[in-house]
Amino acid sequence: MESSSSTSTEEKKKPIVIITIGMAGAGKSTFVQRINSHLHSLDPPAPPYLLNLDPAVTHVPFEANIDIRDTVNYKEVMKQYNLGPNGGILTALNLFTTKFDQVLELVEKRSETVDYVILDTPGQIEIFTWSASGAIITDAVASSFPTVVAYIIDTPRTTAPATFMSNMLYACSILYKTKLPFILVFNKTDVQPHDFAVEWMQDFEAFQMALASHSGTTDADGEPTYMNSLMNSMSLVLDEFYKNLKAVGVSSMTGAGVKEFFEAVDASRSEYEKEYLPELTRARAARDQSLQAVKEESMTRFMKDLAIDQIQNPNAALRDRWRPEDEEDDDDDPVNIVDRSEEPWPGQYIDVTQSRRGDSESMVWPRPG
Ligand SMILES: Nc1nc2c(ncn2[C@@H]2O[C@H](COP(=O)(O)OP(=O)(O)OP(=O)(O)O)[C@@H](O)[C@H]2O)c(=O)[nH]1
Repeated sequence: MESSSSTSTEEKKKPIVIITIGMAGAGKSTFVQRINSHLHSLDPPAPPYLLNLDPAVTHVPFEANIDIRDTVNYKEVMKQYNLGPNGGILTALNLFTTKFDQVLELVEKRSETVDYVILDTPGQIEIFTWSASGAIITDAVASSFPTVVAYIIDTPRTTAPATFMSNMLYACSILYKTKLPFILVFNKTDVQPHDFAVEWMQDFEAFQMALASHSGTTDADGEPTYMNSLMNSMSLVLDEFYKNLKAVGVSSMTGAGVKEFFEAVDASRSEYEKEYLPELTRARAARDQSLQAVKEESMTRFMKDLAIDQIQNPNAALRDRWRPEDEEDDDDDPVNIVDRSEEPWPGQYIDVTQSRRGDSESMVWPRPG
């Protein structure tokens, strides 16, 4: 693995961003802490840059450089917007995302000294994977840095073929949504080794046999149930999906498999450069082109309307002059995202943080409209 000091003479590679995603309780935070301590234990140590994006977590087992909880108090958000817990978490993430450019700037500032940037996402997986803010954050980091998704799976709870299939379908949907290099991390292998999963992924007949022998897959007449038939067909579809994936078994408890995980991460860098980046460049060029076409069309229409207007109403047209002094300064109030590891610390909090820390002042975030 490459450390920051080994590249002093050549140009330093950009850090690689690891986005950890997984069902509640799969072990995301414990995993992040495990890979964090692995990087600290290297010789020389290569401490990563850590971001906690879960506003509702009560305890984070690692010292995050940027913590969403310093910027948004999700309980206050629930009160102010009259929301339940999930709505509160989602809105907190949305508010934080409006300032994500500041987060990227802080990460950019560290890109000379760190090799890995790690994002821990909210416990409720869909809040990140199926929200606009999750997509914005993912796109923003992936367009600035090599990025890989680490999908954490609770291995002991995935041994039933139906649960395994559901988990794989979910992973598949995230892969096709983000199109980023993707690593399946079978966590908790100290409790349940992940060999069964590897076998099912490599040999769909083995999966079908497991499915057939699992209780509840045949009806009273011994015929396969609807669920069984559905999963049988799905396993054929997923076969293609497995080819695009790397899978590693890890125990965040003991540290087993962490080295293999980083090998998979490092291999993902070239995948990102060869596949994701050209696609991103192509999509950007296409978008710029269509935006330019729309702009040109609007401008032509506007100029035509203006010409007609000037002919119909020459006196008003003479008075209609732009005066820069009438322009209002509509810059948003800055919200300073805090990097906990930067000096001086503490003391750079924004108001919302002060209210989180027990101040009775209420937090006022802009509302739409
Ligand atoms: N035995 C074992 N337990 C683990 C492992 N990784 C995590 N756990 C346990 O699994 C539970 C959930 O771990 P978390 O790290 O809180 O999981 P999470 O995915 O961050 O959970 P959310 O906060 O809901 O997002 C905790 O009790 C951990 O101690 C592991 O590798 N082996």
